[in-house]
Amino acid sequence: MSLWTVMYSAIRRAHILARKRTIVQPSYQHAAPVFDLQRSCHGKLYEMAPANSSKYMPTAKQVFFKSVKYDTSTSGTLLDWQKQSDIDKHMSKDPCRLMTKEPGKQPAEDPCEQFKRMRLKNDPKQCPPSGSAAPDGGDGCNGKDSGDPNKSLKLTCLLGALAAMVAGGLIAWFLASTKNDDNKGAGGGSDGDNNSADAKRGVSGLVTSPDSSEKLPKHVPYLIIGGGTAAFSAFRSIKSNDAKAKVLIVSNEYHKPYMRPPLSKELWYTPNTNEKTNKDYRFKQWAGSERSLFFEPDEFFVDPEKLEESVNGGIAVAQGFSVQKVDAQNHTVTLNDGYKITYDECLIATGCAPKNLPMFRDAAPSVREKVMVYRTPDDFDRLLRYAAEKRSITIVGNGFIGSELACSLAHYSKENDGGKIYQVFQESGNMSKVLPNYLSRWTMAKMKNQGVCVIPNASIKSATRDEESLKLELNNGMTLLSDIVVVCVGCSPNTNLASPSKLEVDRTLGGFVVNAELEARRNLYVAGDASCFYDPLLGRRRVEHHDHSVVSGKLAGENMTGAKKPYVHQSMFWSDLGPEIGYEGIGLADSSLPTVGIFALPSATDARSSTDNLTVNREEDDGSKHTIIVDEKSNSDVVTWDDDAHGEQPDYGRGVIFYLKNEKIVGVLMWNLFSRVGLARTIINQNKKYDDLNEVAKLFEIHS
Ligand SMILES: Cc1cc2nc3c(=O)[nH]c(=O)nc-3n(C[C@H](O)[C@H](O)[C@H](O)COP(=O)(O)OP(=O)(O)OC[C@H]3O[C@@H](n4cnc5c(N)ncnc54)[C@H](O)[C@@H]3O)c2cc1C
Repeated sequence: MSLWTVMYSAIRRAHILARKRTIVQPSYQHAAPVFDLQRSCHGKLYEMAPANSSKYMPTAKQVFFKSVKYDTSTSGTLLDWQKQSDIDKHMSKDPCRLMTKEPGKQPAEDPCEQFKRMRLKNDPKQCPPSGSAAPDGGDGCNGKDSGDPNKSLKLTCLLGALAAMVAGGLIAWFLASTKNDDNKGAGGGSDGDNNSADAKRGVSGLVTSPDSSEKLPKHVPYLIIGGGTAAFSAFRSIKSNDAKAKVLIVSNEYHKPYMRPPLSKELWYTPNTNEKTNKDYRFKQWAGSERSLFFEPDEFFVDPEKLEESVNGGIAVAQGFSVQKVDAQNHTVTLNDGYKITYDECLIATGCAPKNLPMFRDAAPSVREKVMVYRTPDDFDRLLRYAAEKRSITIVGNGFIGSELACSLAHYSKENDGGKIYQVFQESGNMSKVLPNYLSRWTMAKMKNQGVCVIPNASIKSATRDEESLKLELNNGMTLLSDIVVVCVGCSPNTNLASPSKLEVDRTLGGFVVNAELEARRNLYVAGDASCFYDPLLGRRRVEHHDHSVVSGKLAGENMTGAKKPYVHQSMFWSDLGPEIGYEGIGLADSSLPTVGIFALPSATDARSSTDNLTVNREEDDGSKHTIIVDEKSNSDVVTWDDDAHGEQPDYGRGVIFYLKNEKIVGVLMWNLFSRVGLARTIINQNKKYDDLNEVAKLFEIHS
């Protein structure tokens, strides 16, 4: 295993141990100083009270196993069933509290309306809500005919104004589309027109390194397309098998290789995060130590112009260039400016690019400039600026990045007395593609508890611009005023290269089709998010996770140096949603599969008081089937319950969820349960039917 992989694993492990300690130990405040950061971010729950006050110092048991009761007597949305748990009362105010609809009572005023009113009060230039305001704050508000007799003068003025507006619009369009394409490019997006993106980059002042492709070597033994995690992992692996290897990375980003996970998590929890002073993107790891987002400092890399003559080899990064075509037959890549480089071995590690929604992509420039996607340090900088200015931010999407970011922003906002954080999505709960419905809704309640105003079952019908912000009309009748919208609706593999290079893309999953050795063609490999590989156990797959990019990059690197090994490793993934939720998963964690979730309650007494020991096998509207089991600490019997029938459900504090296909375990999710990935991997690899999943769950020691 390479040094940085070991390092990252150690970091992750430290994080896990720190988290485990914080979560499991009630008296975490006595934890060693190494867990200080853990305390300040994950331990935020406890900051409500002075250090040695017992009044508001809930034990871990109280925090993690307190039952949240949902009122299922009224139907429908989050607003109907989200009632404040005791935890809420102690910890934070409900960010959507004003929207809560008590049975029999009129709903209180929508906070968005309040917000809107405040805005209008503060900004007399804006149109009245019912008026026919021009969305971009133009003449719509004040443009009534004044009855001026000097019509020709007025006409001249009008024409002049019109011409100015058209010219202004064109300039704004040009700038906005430049920004947009930069975003795409920087986000790894090769789905745009690379040539025009490059031309616009030139205009916006981003310079390539080296300044001309002519300065790049004409031939390299190892060439890697893309400068992300898989690329860097491959370099490490090549280097450990071929000590003097000369590796050239061609990246369309303007950064050296870096890791992405802290962008939506740790960076937001690092005190004094300031883009001006933090150009290295240093962040505090959960375990307390500090590091940079970049895998290695600049000095680690060889100047691309000097790679050929470097006696000991090394890695050089050509920044700001994109590869447009690979000629696998002739071992040649062509860059966006037509420059050609030949190689002995080549790896495609182009990752994926965040998707946008058509309604934003096709919107007017004034709207588009208030909409962003999120994948790069530049995106972080931009969002941080908004957050620091206490702006209101709307996240669209309920997946990993959207949910993590919403939590992190809510945390940042709380710490800095910042703006409102909304999360809008069509589904009924957070992370619904991964979490069974009951857990997804539970998680949503926790997110709300952390200060995110979560708006489920909603989509954005229209977005218009007023002077300062975007007015978002939702299909549920709500209106949000937001200073920026962050679209987090998944990403698409960067496969633009495929067609000119005559490489196959998987029609269903996307990504370059590769064999088990990660080869698309001879001497041409694909790793990371962009690869669609054959998993001998679970079939053809494409995985968008850090560990997969590390492991597949490593294997590709080995194979590029002659190993010819198949990819059989089950990679893992993880996510952290604020202080109370962290999980790790492996295999097919797909909520449309039948699941069995086994959760720990701390004692029989707690279980009985909160659940009445009943039922449950659930069948969701989408047809997916989920069994929920509460395993009491006594271990004697297993209790289940029906939350629909009893209007109650327990606190899914900690547990394990098995995902089943043909009755075999194909995926495992460890919920607030860490350091068990190896065990889960072994179970999946056994590829067999288990008669009693409770017995399997016992191996996970969910009570420890
Ligand atoms: C904010 C965020 C948080 C995340 N958190 C987690 C997490 O907690 N856990 C987890 O498991 N995973 C997480 N992920 C996912 C993980 O980071 C990715 O799976 C991983 O980065 C993929 O690595 P990659 O090398 O395949 O692609 P990337 O890291 O995307 O790198 C691909 C590179 O190729 C470049 N490129 C694309 N096309 C071309 C071209 N034609 N020519 C030259 N260069 C090109 C791109 O610009 C990019 O630099 C997160 C992702 C994001 C964005």
